[in-house]
Amino acid sequence: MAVVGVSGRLAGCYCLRAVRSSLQVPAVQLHVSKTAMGACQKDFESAVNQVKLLKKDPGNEVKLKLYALYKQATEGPCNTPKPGLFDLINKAKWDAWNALGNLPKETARQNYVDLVSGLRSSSDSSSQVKPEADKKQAGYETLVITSEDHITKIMLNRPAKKNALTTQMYREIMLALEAASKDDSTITVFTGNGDYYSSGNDLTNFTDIPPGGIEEKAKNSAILLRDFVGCFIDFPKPLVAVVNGPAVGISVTILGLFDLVYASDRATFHTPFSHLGQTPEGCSSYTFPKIMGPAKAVEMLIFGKKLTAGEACAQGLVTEVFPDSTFQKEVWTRLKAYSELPQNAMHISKQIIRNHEKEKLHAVNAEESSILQERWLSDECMNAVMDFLSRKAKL
Ligand SMILES: CCCCC/C=C/CC(=O)SCCNC(=O)CCNC(=O)[C@H](O)C(C)(C)COP(=O)(O)OP(=O)(O)OC[C@H]1O[C@@H](n2cnc3c(N)ncnc32)[C@H](O)[C@@H]1OP(=O)(O)O
Repeated sequence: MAVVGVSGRLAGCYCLRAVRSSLQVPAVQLHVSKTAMGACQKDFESAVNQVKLLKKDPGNEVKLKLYALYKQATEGPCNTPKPGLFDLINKAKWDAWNALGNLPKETARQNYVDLVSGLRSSSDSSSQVKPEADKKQAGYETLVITSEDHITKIMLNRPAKKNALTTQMYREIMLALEAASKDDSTITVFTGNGDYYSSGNDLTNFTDIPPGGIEEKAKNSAILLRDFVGCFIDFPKPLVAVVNGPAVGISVTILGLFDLVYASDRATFHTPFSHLGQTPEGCSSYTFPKIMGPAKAVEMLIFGKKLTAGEACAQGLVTEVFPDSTFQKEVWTRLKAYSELPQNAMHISKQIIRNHEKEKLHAVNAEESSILQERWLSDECMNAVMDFLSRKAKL
């Protein structure tokens, strides 16, 4: 919200060049004051110094964030009078600070440190031209993440298991989204490695039972599910799915939270929840009826009708379908062009569109997750999972 307020004014003003030069990082007066106390004081001081050494201008939006977090971390909530309407630069800075409300100083310090750390890694990685293999970000075992042409691509990387989503994968995706929200990319893309986009939840997730038994497992899974879907609800940049092949379960439902869905004509869309004794997630109980109308949503979510890419496009779940033979080329050409559009305008537009729905989406997500927690303990669900594991059943 804070960023929307500030950037909206920045984007709307005609003195952008003046704003830009006034917000040069050193001019933001990043001196550590004695009021910035607490556990991460050292990290904070070091982050303040690192900002001065950034090799790349992080852009106005980020500089305003840095300014606001610095002021909040050192002085607390905004305590100066609002600048006049035509004092555009100081007003943008004041707005940024004021928008942080009562954010505690410690949180502001931590957020500042996190923001700088994200800037450093993206600045380091973009400061030299790297060979293709080196563009891959380290630290992920189940995903391949690359950043190029202002696009961060998150590729599910378990092709031998049809990119079924393990617990580790849910966690890595959340981390990847968090990092992508802070990097200098303009759009973020999801895709799958191999012939599948994703076969949905890895059904062997249900076999790893903790000491607290299946109730604890169901509870932990519901929390993980809620947090996972929450990251998509809150993701601030345009999010694009490049659906390279069949998609099943949660990899389909979550598409309702994406901004663009491009599909190969080989892709299919399948949500066999009733077959698995389960119920919809990913906010699909709300987004699907809105996108395709209640009748078509029921066919998918209750009766498990599998859609072709063409059908999914006709029903509004997919933005556009491409022939598989030219899919990658056409889609990436399109996305590269989109990624050159002004970043702030795109992000603010996304926020405006999403903000109308955010509260509702979080409420739906919480409800779906809690219903699933019970479903996972039902005989219907356990039998379906056992059938799959004993290879009696396949979709
Ligand atoms: C934190 C918890 C959140 C929970 C959120 C809930 C989400 C709900 C859902 O997502 S429901 C959807 C669940 N998915 C499925 O039911 C799909 C099950 N898989 C299949 O039916 C088939 O594998 C297939 C149709 C996707 C593909 O069939 P195909 O014959 O082409 O390939 P294989 O079956 O031989 O698959 C290759 C190997 O991959 C393993 N695998 C595929 N999908 C999954 C999966 N979802 N879970 C676990 N394992 C999967 C498959 O077992 C093969 O492994 P193997 O080579 O070792 O035999």
